[in-house]
Amino acid sequence: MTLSSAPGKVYLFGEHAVVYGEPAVPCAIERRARVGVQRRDDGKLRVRADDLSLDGFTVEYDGTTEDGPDINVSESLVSAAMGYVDGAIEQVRDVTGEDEAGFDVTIESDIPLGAGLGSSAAVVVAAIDAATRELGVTLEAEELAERAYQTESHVQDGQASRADTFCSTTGGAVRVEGEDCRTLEAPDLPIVIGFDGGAGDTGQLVAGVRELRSEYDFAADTVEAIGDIVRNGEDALADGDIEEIGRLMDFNHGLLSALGVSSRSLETMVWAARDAGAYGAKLTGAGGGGCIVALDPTPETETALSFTPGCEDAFRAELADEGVKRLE
Ligand SMILES: Nc1ncnc2c1ncn2[C@@H]1O[C@H](COP(=O)(O)OP(=O)(O)OP(=O)(O)O)[C@@H](O)[C@H]1O
Ligand SMILES: C[C@@](O)(CCO)CC(=O)[O-]
Ligand SMILES: [Mg+2]
Repeated sequence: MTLSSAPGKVYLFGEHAVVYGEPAVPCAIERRARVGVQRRDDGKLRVRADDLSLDGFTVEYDGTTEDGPDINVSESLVSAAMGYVDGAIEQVRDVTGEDEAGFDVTIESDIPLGAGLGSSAAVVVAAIDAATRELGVTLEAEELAERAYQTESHVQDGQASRADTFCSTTGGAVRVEGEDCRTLEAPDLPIVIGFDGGAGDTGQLVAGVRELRSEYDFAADTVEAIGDIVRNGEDALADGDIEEIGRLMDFNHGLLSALGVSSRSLETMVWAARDAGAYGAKLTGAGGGGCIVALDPTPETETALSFTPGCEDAFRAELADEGVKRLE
């Protein structure tokens, strides 16, 4: 068995706009997906993902046939899980040249699904890394990130950025603009996360912004304005100016809200954090529901969020310096 883990992330600035070539700054956090992979001789792919439903489920199918998995759990659950894992294994077969390789894949994750903390990227990065190593191939970070990006892009109908997958591969704070991906020096940030227990559909939310952007010039301008916020945010990060970082996060949230990717519970949590004295607060990731990220070195924001109706969980997150980890 070969085991790899990869971290989730929060966006300080720039989600959605990054899909259209603006820069973005995500930061990896110490919440991980762990993927264990064992080669199978029969060419089949068997996936066990306990976090996908209360009871967990197992799918087994012959990846070489058109029939897909033969099991009786809801189809949306299966297609959601299989889209990423299947895509990751396709990349593994392609990069190793082992077209017929089969695997038992086991996924465990501390990252809530579809909540803006990059669970999909973490699962894909860890899966590609573990499965290639299981076949005796260790990918360089650059190749791993690129293969993971190809997988996400495929599932998101070609509308994805390299931000989540690069960040999950390398860890730390990163800056992504189109194909240009680099690591940033970042101060130690007092990150607090609020989670409403819900999720948003990344593909659908990205498609919504795309439509607005083509319908209204001012929506296209809004996307560009997010890019300006990110460029200012990079200076604030370099200066370690946390007040300015917070102010820019607030502004970024307002523009994401204008683009229609916020929700009532995300707004409620953002305002609870601001009222509690956070430097700034915004939704993170695709939105629609899920998580907000706030900056507050005091316990006030976490406490306020834990008493906020609609907030199911509030917790602090440490920056993850390490991206993919090769565990076994
Ligand atoms: N523990 C897991 N086991 C299996 N599949 C998972 C797991 N976690 C995430 N996934 C896959 O990732 C999908 C969620 O990805 P999606 O991009 O919608 O949200 P996210 O990555 O959590 O948030 P965002 O992209 O906004 O940061 C799930 O539907 C599932 O297919
Ligand atoms: C919404 C988005 O910008 C981030 C999702 O975590 C989509 C992407 O970058 O692929
Ligand atoms: Mg995702």
